[in-house]
Amino acid sequence: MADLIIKNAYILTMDPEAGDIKNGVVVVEDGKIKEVGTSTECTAKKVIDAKGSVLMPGLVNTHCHAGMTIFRGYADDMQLQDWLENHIWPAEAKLTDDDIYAGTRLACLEMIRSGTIAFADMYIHENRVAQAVDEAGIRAALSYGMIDFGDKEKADKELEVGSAFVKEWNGKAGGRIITMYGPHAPNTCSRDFLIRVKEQAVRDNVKLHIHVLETEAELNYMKENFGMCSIHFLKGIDFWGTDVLAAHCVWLSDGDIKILAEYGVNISHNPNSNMKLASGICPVTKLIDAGANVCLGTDGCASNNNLDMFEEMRSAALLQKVSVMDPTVLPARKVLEMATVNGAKALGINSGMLKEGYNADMIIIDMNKAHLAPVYDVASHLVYAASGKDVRTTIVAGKVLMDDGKVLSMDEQEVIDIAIKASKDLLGRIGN
Ligand SMILES: C[C@H]1O[C@@H](n2cnc3c(O)ncnc32)[C@H](O)[C@@H]1O
Ligand SMILES: [Zn+2]
Repeated sequence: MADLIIKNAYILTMDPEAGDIKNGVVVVEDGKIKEVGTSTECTAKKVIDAKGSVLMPGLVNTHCHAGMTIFRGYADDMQLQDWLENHIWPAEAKLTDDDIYAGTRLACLEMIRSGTIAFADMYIHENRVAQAVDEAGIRAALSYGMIDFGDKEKADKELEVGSAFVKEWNGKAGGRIITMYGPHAPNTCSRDFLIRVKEQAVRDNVKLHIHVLETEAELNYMKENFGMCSIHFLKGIDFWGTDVLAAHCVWLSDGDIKILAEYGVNISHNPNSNMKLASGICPVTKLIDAGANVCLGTDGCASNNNLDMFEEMRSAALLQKVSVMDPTVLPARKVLEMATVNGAKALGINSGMLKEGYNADMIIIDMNKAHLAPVYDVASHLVYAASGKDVRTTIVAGKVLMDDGKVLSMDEQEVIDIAIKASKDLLGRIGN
């Protein structure tokens, strides 16, 4: 007997060979997709009737600082440098590991509710992030965010913590947790340190997650200090490869785009964070045309201020169209690909498509809503009209984490209450 059958769904498989399937069936066994089609001989322990709904691969958030959910609305409407150096970093210095656990649980809850099945994270006290992910049932690629600011002693310590985290958590939670190395950015990490981190990542056979050219200030800093931009600088130290997830990549020249595509770098586009912090616009269309793997992320909750990947899809499409003044660029299907197939590829997980043998990581979207009627094109509605609030069911590794609007893997009210209490205590410690 199978574990789960979902029937009568409009299935957006994201598998180019299968396409969309009307009145489809998906069969799940041992956390994997066993069958995708229009009928099945199987019986299952649980059957979900998805009539009037869309079944699709869950969304992959490729750049997040989940613990920062505790800072939602804490410091808005500021320049990035001022926001980070004068508000966020001083507040982070007062965070306890319990705060980060509370913030990450809240993030997991929000992501499960809004249809995200996996996220890439870079933050501090990452062992508590891992604990929260393990308990919530979501999937994640976690990294300890490392900064050395050119201090050799700090570099040694940071690498030790990052490395211990990789050793402790890689492949844990039944394989739902994978780890990465997370050097913060080329303008906060020294050249020497970046070389050491890359070498360690290669030795440990894990990927790297880094902020790159988010701001013009970083571009200017790199030019002044190294006579070149971050893309050429990282090329010069053999950093680039298919094992790198580079967040933002806003300030790119045409030559930079060629390098990123040539090395198979995964680029996490974060449109809402980039708009809120007025960082600029990532040249997504040019990157895709050059053959780069571009995926989507929310960034942390202090610069977004939510983790809804549906909003990210809509913003990505709209921002690109207006930036190149061409409404034909980044059509809905392409954006869905970025949020599913491309995101899964960036994290190296076997998700992002509904196909036999893939992880049973999927979501059901209720289409019986005023703002989703009538339906001419399902993909259009998912990108331009839907939001995370329309997700009714979220399944990760075959386990139903949210069933018809009810979150099963966590006590929702408790998670919210504890996060609110942690934020109040934190404010007391910060002295605001
Ligand atoms: C891991 C560290 O990264 C910090 N951070 C969060 N958001 C951003 C951003 O948009 N750019 C650069 N750094 C960011 C976070 O506060 C942690 O200190
Ligand atoms: Zn970030």
